[in-house]
Amino acid sequence: MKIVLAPDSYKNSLTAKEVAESMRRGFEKVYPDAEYLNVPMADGGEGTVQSLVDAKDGKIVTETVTNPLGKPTQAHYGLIDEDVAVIEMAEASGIQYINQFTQNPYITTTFGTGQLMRSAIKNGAKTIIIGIGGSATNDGGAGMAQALGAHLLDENNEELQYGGAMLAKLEKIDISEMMPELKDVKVIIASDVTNPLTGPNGASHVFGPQKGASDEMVEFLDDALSHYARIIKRDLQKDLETTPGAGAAGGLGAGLLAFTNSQMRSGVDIVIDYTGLKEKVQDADIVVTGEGQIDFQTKFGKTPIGVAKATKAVNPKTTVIAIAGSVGEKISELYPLGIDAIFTCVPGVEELSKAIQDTDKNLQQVSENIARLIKNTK
Ligand SMILES: O=C(O)[C@H](O)CO
Repeated sequence: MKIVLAPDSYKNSLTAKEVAESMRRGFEKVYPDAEYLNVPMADGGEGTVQSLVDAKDGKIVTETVTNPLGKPTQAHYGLIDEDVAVIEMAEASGIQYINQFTQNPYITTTFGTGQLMRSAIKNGAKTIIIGIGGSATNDGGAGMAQALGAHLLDENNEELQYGGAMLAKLEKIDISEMMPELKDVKVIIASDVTNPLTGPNGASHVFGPQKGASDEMVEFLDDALSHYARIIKRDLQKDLETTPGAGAAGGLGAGLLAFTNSQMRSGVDIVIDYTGLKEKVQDADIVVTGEGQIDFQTKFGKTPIGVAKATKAVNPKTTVIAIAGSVGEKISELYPLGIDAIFTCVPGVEELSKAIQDTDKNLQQVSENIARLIKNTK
């Protein structure tokens, strides 16, 4: 019997590697002699760096970079397979850096994300996987581009200062001094949303308010991003304003597409490829996946669905089980997509903090019970 444990992390509780280990310990009580394979997973969001580093035995690199408010901070990224870097933009430019007193998308910058990319390239990265979303920024990735050496110039040929509002002053883009190594680097973008750069569904209108933009600021920022897109089209010959995902992370999606050799892909598919999940589940009898919360939204590219689809594609007979900390609405929508059964590991009504604290124990318990049921019905 071969059992593959391929969960995502449980937010604020266990890493994906730890979740896989807890599940495995539960199954081992019933099937001590089975062949087990732990494959920590992620979908491009929080935890992607840690999961890929764990899955590939990579290393974490720490850098001092500029946070969205222009202050120094420590941020991490991963290096795997010698020349592949894994970055979560939120590490350097995420919404956790701002609060109700400091939030101001006119000035917040993605400069720190560009510094992480620069460091990764200096460390030999030829491919950068970058998860984008959860940002404090609305600068269209302008800061990221500047950190990589692009010049964004105003009418006096002066470099633009940080922030989304400054884009209104952009007159010219000069990429002649961007890092020369960049042209040999492939950037794979895992975006958390498919919104366009501008308009009613764009970065400023949909995500600006959560970063502190008032109605007036939203309009100004949206116009500024439109202007930025026009200059990009003229100077870099890339037409990105309506591209799906260009509006992710305050337009960092557009910035990456404009300034780097990049493509957008589903985050979980990227992780499936890099972990070789399909080969690993080919001869599996049972695949166990999971995430802190599972509900109908899981079908929009979250880890459990990615794992289920990948498994059924190579072996339709394999049983795919998902275990969640909490199970929400309309999970029946997930069954036709490849998840055979969904369980929650929380034993009863209790405080969230207690459930989080007991995740390891609870996961072992539910995993053991699932294994018992399988053994009994074989
Ligand atoms: O960062 C943001 O703006 C949102 O997470 C959408 O990408």
